[in-house]
Amino acid sequence: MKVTVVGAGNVGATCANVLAHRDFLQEVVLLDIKEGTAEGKALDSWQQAPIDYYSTRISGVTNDYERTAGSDVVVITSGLPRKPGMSRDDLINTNANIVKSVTENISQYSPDAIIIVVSNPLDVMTYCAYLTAGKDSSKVFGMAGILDTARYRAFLAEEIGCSPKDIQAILMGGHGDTMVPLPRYTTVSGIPVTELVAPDKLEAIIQRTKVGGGEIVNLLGTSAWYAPGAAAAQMVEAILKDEKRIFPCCAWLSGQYGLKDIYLGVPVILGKNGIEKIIELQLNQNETELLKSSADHVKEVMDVLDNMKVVA
Ligand SMILES: NC(=O)c1ccc[n+]([C@@H]2O[C@H](COP(=O)([O-])OP(=O)(O)OC[C@H]3O[C@@H](n4cnc5c(N)ncnc54)[C@H](O)[C@@H]3O)[C@@H](O)[C@H]2O)c1
Ligand SMILES: O=C(O)C[C@H](O)C(=O)O
Repeated sequence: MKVTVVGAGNVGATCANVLAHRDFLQEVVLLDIKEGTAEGKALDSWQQAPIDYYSTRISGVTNDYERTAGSDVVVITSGLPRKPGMSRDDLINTNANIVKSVTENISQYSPDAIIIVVSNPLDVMTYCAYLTAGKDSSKVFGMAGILDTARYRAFLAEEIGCSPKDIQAILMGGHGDTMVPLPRYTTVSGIPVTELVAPDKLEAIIQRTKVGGGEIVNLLGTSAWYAPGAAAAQMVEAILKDEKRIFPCCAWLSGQYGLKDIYLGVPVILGKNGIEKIIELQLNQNETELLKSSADHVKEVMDVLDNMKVVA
């Protein structure tokens, strides 16, 4: 099995490195437009193999899409990250053109590949890749929900004083400050989270999760990469091992949750066919309203992309 990661920056290189460590792929190709970057990071990762005991062959190329031919999954991380003071939506002008041209190239050499988009603004860049690739939406989707849910789970584990492994949670909506963490669907080894965390503490954790990306941008001057890279790798693994894992992913909705023609974070089953099912939860009125307002925001940014006419 072969995976290409486009963009050998912070997120892409981390994703490729995590994939190599999982040791279930024959080949990972890292591609970047910047001369030498992908080659250098791939070589460094390959030299880690004898230390960490993996056999996955990881190599890097500068914009040579022929070397990505026949990939089963392609992860798109190419594009600018935001800086302090910016919103993810501010990246649309630059990143739409990058995501479009990358999708055209990977579609030429790996027409059957499943595409996972990571570049921001996530929901709209996934839409951009979908329009460009012209393939079924079950094969083009985005990574954000695993990351956002991981942040929520990490904060909860810290508050409760338990292992993050024991927090199960789901979070929906767009990958922005309107995302919708769902305490009603959050448990700690089967115990409802509301039995372990006081309402004011839970609300503070929800608010911190919504701006979790920005918290890291303010600390680093650029955005996160360890958790995002690992989250994208987890999606690749679920697909190529046909694990049927349930994750929140950015998926194309065609009537689910009363929403259509929009990419939005929802729980899905991931397997060898990509998104094999979108799970429809019975949301209450408040949750439905929050999801609708998140969808309204994503739709506005999708309209910006449509008006830019980047994708004919
Ligand atoms: N979905 C999420 O949850 C999530 C999480 C973290 C970051 N992101 C986004 O992922 C993207 C990458 O973040 P990063 O921190 O890795 O940035 P980075 O600047 O470290 O890396 C981006 C890489 O993309 C490359 N690139 C630019 N144009 C290219 C092209 N046309 N073809 C190939 N490569 C190209 C650059 O040379 C650079 O190496 C950003 O848009 C960021 O906002 C999304
Ligand atoms: O916050 C960002 O801009 C990057 C990413 O979307 C994140 O949530 O870490």
